[in-house]
Amino acid sequence: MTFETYQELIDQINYHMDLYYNQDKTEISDYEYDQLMQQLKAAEAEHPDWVRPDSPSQKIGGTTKREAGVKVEHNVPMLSIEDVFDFQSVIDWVKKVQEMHPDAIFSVEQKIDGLSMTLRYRKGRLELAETRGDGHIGEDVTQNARAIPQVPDKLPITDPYLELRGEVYMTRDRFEAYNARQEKDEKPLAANPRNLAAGTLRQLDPGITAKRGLALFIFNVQDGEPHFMRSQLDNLDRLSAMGLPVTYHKRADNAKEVIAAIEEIGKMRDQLGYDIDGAVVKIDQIAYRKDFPAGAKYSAGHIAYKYPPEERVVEMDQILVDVGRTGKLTFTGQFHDVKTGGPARLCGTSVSRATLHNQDYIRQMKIGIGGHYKLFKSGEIIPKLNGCVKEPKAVFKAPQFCPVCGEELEQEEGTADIRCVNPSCPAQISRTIAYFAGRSCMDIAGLGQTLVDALCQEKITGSETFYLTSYVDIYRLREHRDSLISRGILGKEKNTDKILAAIEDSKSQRPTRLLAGLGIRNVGLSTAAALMAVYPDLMDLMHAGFEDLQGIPDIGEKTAADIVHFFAHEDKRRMMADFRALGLTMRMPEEEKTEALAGLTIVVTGKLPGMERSEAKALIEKNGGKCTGSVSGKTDYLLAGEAAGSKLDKAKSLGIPVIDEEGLKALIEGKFKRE
Ligand SMILES: NC(=O)c1ccc[n+]([C@@H]2O[C@H](COP(=O)([O-])OP(=O)(O)OC[C@H]3O[C@@H](n4cnc5c(N)ncnc54)[C@H](O)[C@@H]3O)[C@@H](O)[C@H]2O)c1
Ligand SMILES: [Zn+2]
Repeated sequence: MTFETYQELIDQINYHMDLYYNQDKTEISDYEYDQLMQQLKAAEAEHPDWVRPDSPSQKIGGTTKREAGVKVEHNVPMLSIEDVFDFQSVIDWVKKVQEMHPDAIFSVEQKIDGLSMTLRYRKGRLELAETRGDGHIGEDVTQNARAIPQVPDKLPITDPYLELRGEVYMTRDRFEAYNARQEKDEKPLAANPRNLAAGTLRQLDPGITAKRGLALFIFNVQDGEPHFMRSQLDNLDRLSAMGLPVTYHKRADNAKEVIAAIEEIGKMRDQLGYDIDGAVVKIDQIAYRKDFPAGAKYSAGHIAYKYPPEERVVEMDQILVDVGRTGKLTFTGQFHDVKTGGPARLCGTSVSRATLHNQDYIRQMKIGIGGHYKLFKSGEIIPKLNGCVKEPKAVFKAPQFCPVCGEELEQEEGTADIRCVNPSCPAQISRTIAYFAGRSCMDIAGLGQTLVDALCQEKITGSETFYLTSYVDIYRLREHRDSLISRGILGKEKNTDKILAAIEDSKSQRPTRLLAGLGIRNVGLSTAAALMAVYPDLMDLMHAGFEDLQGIPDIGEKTAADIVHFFAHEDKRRMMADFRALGLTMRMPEEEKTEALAGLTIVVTGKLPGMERSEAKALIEKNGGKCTGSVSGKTDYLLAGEAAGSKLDKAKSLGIPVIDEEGLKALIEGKFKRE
């Protein structure tokens, strides 16, 4: 590995650490993350002079957030555990320990996949609950901890001081119930129980913690009277006798028993109501642990065995064919778990479907009814098939005719995609309308795919036409209020009025959203923003020529051609005129030019909550500031949104002030003092 690749690896790991520990999110699976860490450690073992104090191999967890509660310094550091990935490493470690201490025994425990919390008890009373943070400073989450039923306020002891450490987690049932509620409310879903548990413990309102439901397993005594500082197994027994929920554990006297216990815990994995990500092996005799240090980041006398990623074998029951928004055929496999007969349980969720992509994939993977396939979750989020283990009698063949409108399908040249090109195919109409009304475009609350489907299928009372045949019809729905209510298509009177009001409200959305909603190929929100920075009025954009469009920064030849092609149609021009006549905002609001940011150089990074990056850049330039692409000593501010990666790290290391969207606005309005 070169020094450059090493540094890139550090950036990559830091990016995932920040997501995981600070934002309670993940983009890659733990397995993939662990492999990056292994690469890093191997490189550092080979080149010890490369290691910087801020390398991920030296850092514990994340940083503390002020929003999640005041910072507290830990009495005993909350460390990580050194990972091992094969049995031989476990055996070697156990033998090394018993060579020095022949009477050493071990506690083999479930490694619960949640987040660590320390509880301080004084005279048996709960005094403080804290998260791990960076291992030395964490967040005070006492109020939220009290909302966890298994955290006792009072213990049946009078010891002057007892400090416990445990894992806060969410059961799979609670997690699924949460996601079902989110789905119903059309809100974002949580990726896995760990992320949701972490987000829940670290937010401010204990009412939310109580409602979502967290649980706890205690796994260590961190500090206390001498009788608590001798044996791990005794401690767990004693805590259990006090009514505390202690983590599942087994005593093991030698390497063979340690491996047997790890295997036993591994077999329990699917049946548990919660996720585990490994087994922890600890020396039982606490006094011996200091003889087996593992570096500043890791607990002495502990190792963690990581199980290989979860995988199930499923049998294909059905292949569902659907037509997407652009007419593209999509294939979804529906299956059951060969072992249990029900949905496959993977990483804490039930899975019975996975996308089959396209014909090429189906052919390569030998997909067909009755075939058996390995299933895993990529990034613990998206279910994916991973190889055929028993071939079906026949590989699935895509239909020749559109399953919705019956027209002959076309094979798209140069790709494996099949499309329905019938412009009036009902499947495409209802999907394009739902996309237009959806969150990333006009954002009309309550008007989801199901209602749009209904409105596309039902004819207006006393008429020959449907409620919805195009985007424009959305804004004419209010003319049919009475017939909608009497037929209950949008619900009763109250809900109908609510949706009609949301439709009216959407008329004042920024025109970039309207443009992105039209479904012009390659024109999403950020392209729309780039276009409207030059053509602030949609009616002008509609008449722009190919040459003009191609001259706009970020607009390629293909996109320019698609735009011209789209607006060349007479019916598209009529639609735009209708939008204007119905009162939709077609012109970008005037933003005054100022000199508020004159002389300042600002770098924009990450995903901003309220605007596209290109809009932020335009705003900065409009106010006399300068935007550059990379952080350096000349940068005055970093405007950072969500998932800001290496630029944020760099700004922090150079001491450059970091602001958010609000900060930028304050700066423009002169409310923010310049440094
Ligand atoms: N997917 C990602 O992007 C990503 C990013 C960062 C970290 N991670 C994952 O996080 C983990 C590493 O981070 P870490 O340092 O937080 O954990 P770790 O693997 O070092 O393990 C230590 C933690 O295990 C927990 N634990 C659960 N049961 C325990 C028991 N019985 N005894 C002792 N401890 C127990 C404790 O909270 C403790 O903090 C890895 O699993 C890694 O894959 C994933
Ligand atoms: Zn069709």
